[in-house]
Amino acid sequence: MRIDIITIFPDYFAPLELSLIGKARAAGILDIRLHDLRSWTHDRHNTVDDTPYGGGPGMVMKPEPWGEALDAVAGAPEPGGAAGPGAVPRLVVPTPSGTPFTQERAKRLSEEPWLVFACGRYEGIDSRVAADAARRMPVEEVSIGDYVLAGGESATLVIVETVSRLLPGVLGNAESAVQDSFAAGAMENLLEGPVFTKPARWRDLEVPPVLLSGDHGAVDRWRRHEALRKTARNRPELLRALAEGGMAGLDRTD
Ligand SMILES: OB(O)c1ccc2cc[nH]c2c1
Repeated sequence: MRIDIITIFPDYFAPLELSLIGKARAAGILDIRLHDLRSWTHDRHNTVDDTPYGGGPGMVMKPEPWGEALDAVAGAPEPGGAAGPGAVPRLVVPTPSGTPFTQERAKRLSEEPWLVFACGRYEGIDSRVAADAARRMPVEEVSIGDYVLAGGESATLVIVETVSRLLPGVLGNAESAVQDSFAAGAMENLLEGPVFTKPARWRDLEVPPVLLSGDHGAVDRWRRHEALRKTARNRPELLRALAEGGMAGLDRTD
């Protein structure tokens, strides 16, 4: 997968050099490219923002730099690149006014060959930028939650990490993704229950004996029960979705 990130703060993405994503980039599984939006400005101050039409507080990101940046970045991919010949990227625009980012959406995005992220700042990006981009590529406005960050960079880090860990070869144990909270299948609409490792007793706290029993069926049933308890306590509305799904998740042990 190729991922392009357009931002006025490229250094914000230093964490993408680390850990699983850093290893995946080194292995060629991920081709992540950072682009400074100011590279597409032409004035001496590298201006990327201006006052909003209609008045109001703050500044809005100007359309011209974004238009030129997306033309340059999201145009025809180079021959032999990760995106493949003739590929068209999906433009992802993090914004509080977007549609919710979920594990299911992460899975769908992980199946795309090429994603371009537009990281807004200030009061956001001139709305014509997404409208113009939509003439030549799919555009998704994505919200990572009902709160407001100072810009799209943190949201892009969240989305890139969530999507990247689902790519084949990124997680050491592909099974981990299957057991994640919210993962499609047995964990859909369920939160992951408690996890334990050695020692079996720590500060007079014991690991639940079933986990030491070697009875895999009993362990699976215990884990499902604990997932249901955690979900009922922390996210009861998810149980309603589980019930509406015909209780399919309750009797699954896969
Ligand atoms: O909360 B967010 O996901 C978010 C995304 C983009 C911008 C741009 C300016 N503030 C933002 C907030």
